[in-house]
Amino acid sequence: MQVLISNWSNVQSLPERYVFPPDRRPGTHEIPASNEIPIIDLEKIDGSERANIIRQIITASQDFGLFQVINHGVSRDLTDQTMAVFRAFFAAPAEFKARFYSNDLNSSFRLYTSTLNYENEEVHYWRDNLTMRCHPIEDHIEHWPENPLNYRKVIAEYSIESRKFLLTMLELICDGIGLESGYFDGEMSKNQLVSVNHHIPCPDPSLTLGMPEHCDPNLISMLQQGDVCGLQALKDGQWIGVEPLPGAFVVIPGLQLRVISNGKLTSAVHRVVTDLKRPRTTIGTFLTPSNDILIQPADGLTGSLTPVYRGYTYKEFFNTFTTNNCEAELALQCFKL
Ligand SMILES: O=C(O)CCC(=O)C(=O)O
Ligand SMILES: [Fe+2]
Repeated sequence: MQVLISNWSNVQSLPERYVFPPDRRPGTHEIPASNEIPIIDLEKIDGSERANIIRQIITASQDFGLFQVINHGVSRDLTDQTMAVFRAFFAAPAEFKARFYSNDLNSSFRLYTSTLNYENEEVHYWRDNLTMRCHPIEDHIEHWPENPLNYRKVIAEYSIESRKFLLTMLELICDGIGLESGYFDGEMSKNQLVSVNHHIPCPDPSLTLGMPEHCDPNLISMLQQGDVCGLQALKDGQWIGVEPLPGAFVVIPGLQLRVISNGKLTSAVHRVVTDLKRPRTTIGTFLTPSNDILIQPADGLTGSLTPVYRGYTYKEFFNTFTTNNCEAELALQCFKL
């Protein structure tokens, strides 16, 4: 269990196994948080601004493949409580956390460090992660921790509210790309994961990463960033910092949205850098299709021409994605027509 970085204290220098080769290091060049990333305000979504807001979401999904959302309807009280529960979990004694250590992709609750390939990887990422399945809640909740004492109650509520939020985003996207209402309901968005990253302060952020450069393979992701910078998105070949806006959610259309929209929407390449002084905890929520449903460019897309991807099951996509080292472009290439 000493492998979990959340069990370490007073780390004075970066252990060798976390030092990336020079060409993969983030380096010392400072990347400030940028105000270029679109911010979508949902306050007036049920009124006359709806069409305008949908347009902004589609433009942001085309140009950046990542945006922030404010006035999203999930209460600040709930997002704060959720963050407090996860921080308390990572601060818990090593013996308590040891019960949850697992790298089984199918488990309802698993805690691990770096990646699921920790034993074989050459360099480790500076992060611990807990991933929990949360839909439907009754299938999973008994595998969640009972400590902190309010864990199950708070996280169940957060799972429900974050799912509602993501389904609303999907419905707005659906409308914006010309699909019939409900296209993303049911099997398309059946599975839900909450994935929490925790990074302790890092003695040398220039040499290591909290998460590799990647695209999210799922349908859609949201992220509650907390208040410490670290998330960076690649735009026109440059990394830009995603500012931690108090109370906002970062939304990232996943690779499945790229395929279903026939390439109209994009999914940002992003990575996580570490912080010298402050611990960072972030809460991701992902919706993914069920394993056997057919994913393909949708009929009826606005302005769409010939499909550029063939149909596949999500299971097939996910296998291809992992065998291609989680490299989005390589995986997508296998499905190009
Ligand atoms: O922790 C973050 O800021 C980003 C997390 C992320 O990209 C992911 O979990 O896929
Ligand atoms: Fe991600």
